[in-house]
Amino acid sequence: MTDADNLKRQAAAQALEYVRSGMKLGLGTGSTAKHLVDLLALRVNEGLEVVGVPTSEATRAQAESLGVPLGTLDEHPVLDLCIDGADEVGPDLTLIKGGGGALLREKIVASAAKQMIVIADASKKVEVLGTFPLPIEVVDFGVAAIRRGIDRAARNAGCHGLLTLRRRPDGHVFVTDQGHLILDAAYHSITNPQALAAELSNVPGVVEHGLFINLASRVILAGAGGVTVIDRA
Ligand SMILES: O=C[C@H](O)[C@H](O)[C@H](O)COP(=O)(O)O
Repeated sequence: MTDADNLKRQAAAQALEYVRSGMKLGLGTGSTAKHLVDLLALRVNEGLEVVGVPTSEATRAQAESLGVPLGTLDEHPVLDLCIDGADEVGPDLTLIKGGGGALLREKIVASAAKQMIVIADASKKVEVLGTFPLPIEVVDFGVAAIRRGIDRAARNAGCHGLLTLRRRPDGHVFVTDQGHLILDAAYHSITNPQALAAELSNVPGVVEHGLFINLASRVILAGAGGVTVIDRA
């Protein structure tokens, strides 16, 4: 296991301390959440009783293969806890998510949870969001016009930067689990995430964006010096 992977696993292990039998759990997506599902499966095999609601088909497949009991958000519209990774953690536990393309389901699941815990290695903590390109999920219609709408919205919030249509490593256009496209916005510095979130949500054709505001209540960061738990004020 690489050092980074080891840190991700430490953060995931710490988050499991908050999981109790009987809980309905939102299960995040990505390389850090993958550790969580691995460790959760071990606990399930020891007798922990939970129902997981996955935030992506990838997480569903992993959890199913490991024997973690799963349900849908329609069956369990209120979750006790959601545990997920993040691409950046900014001030007030604002987040950028969606590096793996799962932001839409992740935001729906996190919003349905009474509490969201974010797990990450300490390198994800930033003073200002935006070094990581902001994923914006859009419909597959009129993308050129949607891009112009996003550019206008971003300018209104004091941001500007290149929008890149996300592609898979094989060159094909990346399509999300919900059948949409992703534009990655290189804004570099998002000084007012609230304003940008509000602006982007008003652009016709934008399905969701990767700014998670007032959703994470706790962040668990694992670094060389150990594990730090930060609660939202
Ligand atoms: O769409 C993907 C998710 O938002 C991930 O939770 C995020 O990209 C972090 O992934 P990782 O744990 O692999 O850095």
